[in-house]
Amino acid sequence: MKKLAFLGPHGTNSEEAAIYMANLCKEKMNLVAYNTIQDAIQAVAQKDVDYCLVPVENSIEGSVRITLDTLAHDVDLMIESELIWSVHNQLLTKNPNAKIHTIISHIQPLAQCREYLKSHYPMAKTESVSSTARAAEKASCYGDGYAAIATKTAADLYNLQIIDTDIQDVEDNFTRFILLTNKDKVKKYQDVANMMIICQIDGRAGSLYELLGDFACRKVNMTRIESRPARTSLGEYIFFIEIDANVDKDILQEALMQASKKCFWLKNLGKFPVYKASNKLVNEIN
Ligand SMILES: O=C(O)C(=O)C[C@]1(C(=O)O)C=C[C@@H](O)C=C1
Repeated sequence: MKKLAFLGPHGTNSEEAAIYMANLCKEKMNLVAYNTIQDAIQAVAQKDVDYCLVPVENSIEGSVRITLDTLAHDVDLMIESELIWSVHNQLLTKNPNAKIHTIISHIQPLAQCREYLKSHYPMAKTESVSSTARAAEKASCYGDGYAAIATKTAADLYNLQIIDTDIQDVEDNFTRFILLTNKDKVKKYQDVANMMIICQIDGRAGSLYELLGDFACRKVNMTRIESRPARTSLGEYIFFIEIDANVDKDILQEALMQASKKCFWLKNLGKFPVYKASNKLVNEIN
């Protein structure tokens, strides 16, 4: 049976999304929990597992930097598909009658609920841990006065009560998850919606403009660009570029070839379909 890694322990958003993804793949998969996102990605690179499903971007808080940095610097993996997952943050505690003084969660949900926490628990301390389920586990173990922002599943698993639901600052809260695998295993799809590349260019005036021009002049739509430190020197950056891959494949290939000539290096993470958790291809929905 194939193995799919996710950020654990049991009860994370990642696990719920991984269960959904395993069903989408119509394959029986063994889901394996890892302590960090980095460990889950490395498990694929080291071929301990076949896939991992990791968060890459949230609609409120933006990039999951550890995913981007690991993809750029530490591994050479491909994206097989993407899943857009609706995230519902619940406030959980062991004893609803005790005054809450500490709220524990993963940094992403703590940020997704910043305004709520400021207005409802202005005096409470926040503590960030490796995942929402880990936060629930801790809140359960510490008891009175501790709360966790986590999933409904985590409330059941760690014996906590839900004292408030959907506490994120914006009701619609989506996280994009990507399914990563090794180059020799990646499936090729006909219907692709997205493509991701990572590259480094020189710091000359106009070099980014010229690179983007290779896509613009062919009417290839760039949907996202993000820079992160190149880790070579202060002020040197790498770029994560996402492209609407639903275009003529020869035009896309030509744009990529021309763009790659302008880069020190360019990593192509592939073209892939994007699913919404309603189980439909995004290009079919729109
Ligand atoms: O802690 C979890 O439950 C996770 O699955 C991680 C994670 C993240 O890293 O963004 C995943 C989705 C949500 O945005 C919140 C947290």
